[in-house]
Amino acid sequence: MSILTRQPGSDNRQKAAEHFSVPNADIQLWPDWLPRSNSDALQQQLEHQLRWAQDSIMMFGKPVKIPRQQVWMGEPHCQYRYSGMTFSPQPWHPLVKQLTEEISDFTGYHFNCVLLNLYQNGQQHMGWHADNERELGIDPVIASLSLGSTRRFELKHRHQPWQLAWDLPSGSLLLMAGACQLHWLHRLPKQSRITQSRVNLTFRYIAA
Ligand SMILES: O=C(O)CCC(=O)C(=O)O
Ligand SMILES: [Fe+2]
Repeated sequence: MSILTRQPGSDNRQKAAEHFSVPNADIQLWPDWLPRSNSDALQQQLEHQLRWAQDSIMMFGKPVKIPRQQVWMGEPHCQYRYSGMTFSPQPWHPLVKQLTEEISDFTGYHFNCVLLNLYQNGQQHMGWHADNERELGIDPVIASLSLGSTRRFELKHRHQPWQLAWDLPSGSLLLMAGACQLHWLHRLPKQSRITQSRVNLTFRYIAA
């Protein structure tokens, strides 16, 4: 039985989803997919046990450090290329593997790799982007689990003046599906007043 995500007598399958009918995207949010005590414990373990790195990406031909730390993890074939860099996956940490299986099971979408991000405080962030790398295929489905301090998550349409935002609490699960990555960009903006850390896991699928 799962040590972290399923408590005796509770089943996170029963939890209510908030379904957003957003043009050109299919977005679902389970604000309390994990109970708070579990998500906080999980954050502590991942923060302390993983090999986090503040990697660099190429910008205008120069390497620039990303404003957060990350770990790329998954099946051995899951090479991941973005912003001019190629990342080979770290082998599964048992908790991350377990979460991947549970989230695949829960959502009905298969995931085999995970990008983990560690934001030490509200200064650390992620800029506008879409998770549309070629290896993710057409209309990739991305599941995003948030642990730790609540941070704002924003979406903006590429061609319309439409913007959406959610505050993602610890233990929330967000699913981006449909043509979301084709038509929308997303980001995690700076929130300077936040002093506590947050770990986020985005579950993805890369075909062998
Ligand atoms: O930290 C977040 O909530 C966003 C992460 C994200 O967009 C990504 O890993 O691609
Ligand atoms: Fe993303």
